[in-house]
Order: sequence, then structure tokens, then C-alpha cells
Amino acid sequence: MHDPNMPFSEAEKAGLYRAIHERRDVRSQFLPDPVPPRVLGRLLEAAHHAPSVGFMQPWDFLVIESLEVRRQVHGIFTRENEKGARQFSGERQQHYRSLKLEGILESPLNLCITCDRSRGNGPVLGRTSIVEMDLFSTCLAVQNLWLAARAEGIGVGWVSILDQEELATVLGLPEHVYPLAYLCIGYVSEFLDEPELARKGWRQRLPLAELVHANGWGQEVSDDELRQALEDPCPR
Ligand SMILES: Cc1cc2c(cc1C)N(C[C@H](O)[C@H](O)[C@H](O)COP(=O)(O)O)c1[nH]c(=O)[nH]c(=O)c1N2
Repeated sequence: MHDPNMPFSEAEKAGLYRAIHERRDVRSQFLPDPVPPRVLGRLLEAAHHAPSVGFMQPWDFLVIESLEVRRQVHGIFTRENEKGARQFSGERQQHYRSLKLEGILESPLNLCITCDRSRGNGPVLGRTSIVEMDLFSTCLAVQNLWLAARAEGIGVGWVSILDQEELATVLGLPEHVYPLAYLCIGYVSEFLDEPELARKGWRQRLPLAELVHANGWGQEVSDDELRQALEDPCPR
């Protein structure tokens, strides 16, 4: 075990930022090659090292290899995606319908990360006032896995266009277990250098400088150096 107080080397820092900036939501570029069990083990280990409220660790990981289960989930997606499309009209709806928003059947592996809302059987330190903290904790497990996967050259796509109750039924989840993230996982032909939604003209990244406020909502940051840094946040 190495010394946790040793500063990160420049290469280690660069690796971390690279994973953050080059992580992508993948749905179109999956290859059929299986993810080796040892690699999947590392991804799950990364997820399991996420922070959690009161160290609750509310997550479970459902590794879905069955094509039959995936077909059922894909069926749920198809129905929900139709509702999604109908929220828009005209050209925007056409644009929506042209987007690929899942890789359920093409990716070699699907994974559902769940949140057990009663993990620990009793009060959870830090969750008294805000009960959703277990859900937020589980999101952090998702992000850990997503970043680790990127470092391993593996793509992850989050599919949320799903009816949660139907998904829970297909996966046989108990009442107190919430299907937080349905993920498609696999090696990819390429990682895009920008979000697919940006590439396809659906929506662009917002300027960071407009999202950082000082002291209260809408107040501009007064520190010139920080303002400058926000204008050009990641010289890489
Ligand atoms: C909670 C949540 C839920 C979803 C997503 C993400 C997250 C965080 N995203 C992926 C999303 O579109 C993507 O993250 C952004 O477009 C930014 O792109 P990159 O992730 O940087 O490639 C996503 N993508 C998709 O094609 N179908 C989906 O159902 C969802 N759902």
C-alpha cells in the first residue's frame, strides 16, 4: 500500500483529469468484445469506493448478461422513448428521433446500480434532514465506475429513458431497492472528443464562467485571476 500522503505526480494528475475530460456517454460505438471479469471487478471496486452518507454504501450491482432480460429492458426503453419524442414537436422532434439514446442490446454487458433505501436498518448518520442522500451517494458510485471504465478504455452509457417500476419488476427488485442507474458497458470503436449530444447539435456545453457565482445567486466573481481561470478553465 503506498503512502496516502505522497502528492500525486504530474502524470497521475494528468491521468485523472484525462479520465474526467475524456469520459463519454457511449451508445453508438460499442464493440461486442466481452469485458474480462477481472476488469469488471476493478470497475465495481472503484464504484464501491465512492463516498456515501454515513458510510451507508447503499448500492448493489446487478450484472445483466441475459439477452432475454435485456430485451425486456429494451422494450421498456422503446415505449418510454416514444413518450420522450412526443414532448417535442416539428423539427426538434425529428432531431430527437434521429438520436441514438441507448446501447442495451449492442453492448456486451448491462449493469444496474441500485440504491437500497433501508441499508443499515435504522437511522443513517447525515441523512436525517435530507433523505435523498442515499440516492446522491449511489450517483457517486456510478461516476466512479464511469471514470474507471474510461481509464480502462471501456465505454459506459447511462439509460434513463425507462419506467422505474417496470424496470424494478423485470429485475425482481424488492420494494425498498431503487433502480438508480441502468448502464450499458463495453469496449468501443472510438471515444468522441465531445458529448454526442453536442456533436449532433442537440445542446452545447455552457460557459463555466456563467455558472460560477459569488456569495449569492447571480453575483459576479470579483477575483480577476479566478475569472480569468474560469474563462480558460483547462489548458491541457
Ligand atoms: C443521470 C443521467 C441520465 C442519462 C445520461 C446522463 C446522466 C448523468 N445520459 C448521458 C448524457 O446525455 C451525457 O452525459 C451528456 O450528453 C454529456 O455527454 P458526455 O457524458 O460528456 O459524453 C443519457 N444518454 C442517453 O443517450 N440516454 C439516456 O437515457 C441518458 N440518461
